[in-house]
Amino acid sequence: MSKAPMRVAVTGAAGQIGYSLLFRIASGEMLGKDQPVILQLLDLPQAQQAVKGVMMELDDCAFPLLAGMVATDDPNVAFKDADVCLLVGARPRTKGMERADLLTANGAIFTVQGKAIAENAKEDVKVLVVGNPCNTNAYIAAAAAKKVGRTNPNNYHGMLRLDHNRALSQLAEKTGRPVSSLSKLVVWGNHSPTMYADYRNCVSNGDNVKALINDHAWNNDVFLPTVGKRGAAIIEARGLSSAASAANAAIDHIRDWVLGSDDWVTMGVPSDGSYGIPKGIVFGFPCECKGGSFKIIQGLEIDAYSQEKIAITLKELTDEAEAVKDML
Ligand SMILES: NC(=O)C1=CN([C@@H]2O[C@H](COP(=O)(O)OP(=O)(O)OC[C@H]3O[C@@H](n4cnc5c(N)ncnc54)[C@H](O)[C@@H]3O)[C@@H](O)[C@H]2O)C=CC1
Ligand SMILES: O=C([O-])CC(=O)C(=O)O
Repeated sequence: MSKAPMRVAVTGAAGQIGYSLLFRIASGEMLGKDQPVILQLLDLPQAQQAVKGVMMELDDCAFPLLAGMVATDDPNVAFKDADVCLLVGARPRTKGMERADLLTANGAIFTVQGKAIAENAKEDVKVLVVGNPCNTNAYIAAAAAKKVGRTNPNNYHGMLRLDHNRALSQLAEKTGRPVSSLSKLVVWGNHSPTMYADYRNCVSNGDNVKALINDHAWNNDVFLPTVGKRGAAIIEARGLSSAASAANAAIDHIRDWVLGSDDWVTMGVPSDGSYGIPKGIVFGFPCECKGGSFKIIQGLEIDAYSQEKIAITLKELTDEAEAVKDML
């Protein structure tokens, strides 16, 4: 007998990330090749016509796993009984803007949507915020959800997986090892240039990657800036912010959370106080996923250099939390 469909709400469905994301969800790449899905698509009233066009294309793919679609501009409808919510809809950054500039412009969206999710979605809903600044938007949504009290605020995540994947690619290129051989990478902190991609524990076929590279100057002056500023480099090159790679990262994050992962994965999750990060701050941590839940990996040694890097990205996040405190 086939499985009951899972309901996946996607906001910003008419946008460029939406266009890369929806077809892959409908083809089973996110929740499994035996898992039917119902797509619940939210966008602004002026984008409804474009959402209809995307739905026509989804129809034209005749995906066997696509069990239904809903288009709406009402968050209460979009999040009704949702198992998974992908909060993509927000204003993207354009040339010359830092992600922090989006804080107030986009923050307001997430108080409304966090509340609507908590009131309408399944109690064990899994929420991933992609719209920037995604850590603090997830923090705002989790705070709004906490007030309602039905859903688990720890299930409101920010997307650090794109940074994780970017770092993996850079390490594969530097070491000449395939991406598939690399494991135990983590990106700590904020999805911003302050993030700290940490390969001290990373291994490739039994070899420690830090020892293989053995180049502190490359780490500090090339690797970290390349990964941290990759979003801006894509905007510079494409004239638009990253979309297909962002959609791919969202699929990776949810797939691993729902179906489990053999390797460490970086997830932006509300801190439980681990590694001295204040409770509630949505921070990139090394996580493992099993049976539909995630756990922060404990006990990693933090050396002085890492401590300094983590403090910088934490400061940015606590400043963002301070800047939005009136929205909570
Ligand atoms: N966390 C990450 O790694 C990444 C995050 N992003 C962020 O993702 C977001 C979306 O990017 P794109 O798809 O390129 O933007 P886009 O401008 O192509 O699409 C955004 C869509 O969101 C819709 N929207 C705006 N406000 C909304 C609301 N209140 N409710 C529902 N829909 C709403 C717009 O009508 C539009 O259709 C941006 O904030 C961008 O900065 C982009 C890349 C990576
Ligand atoms: O840089 C941006 O504005 C889009 C983004 O988050 C990324 O590509 O990492």
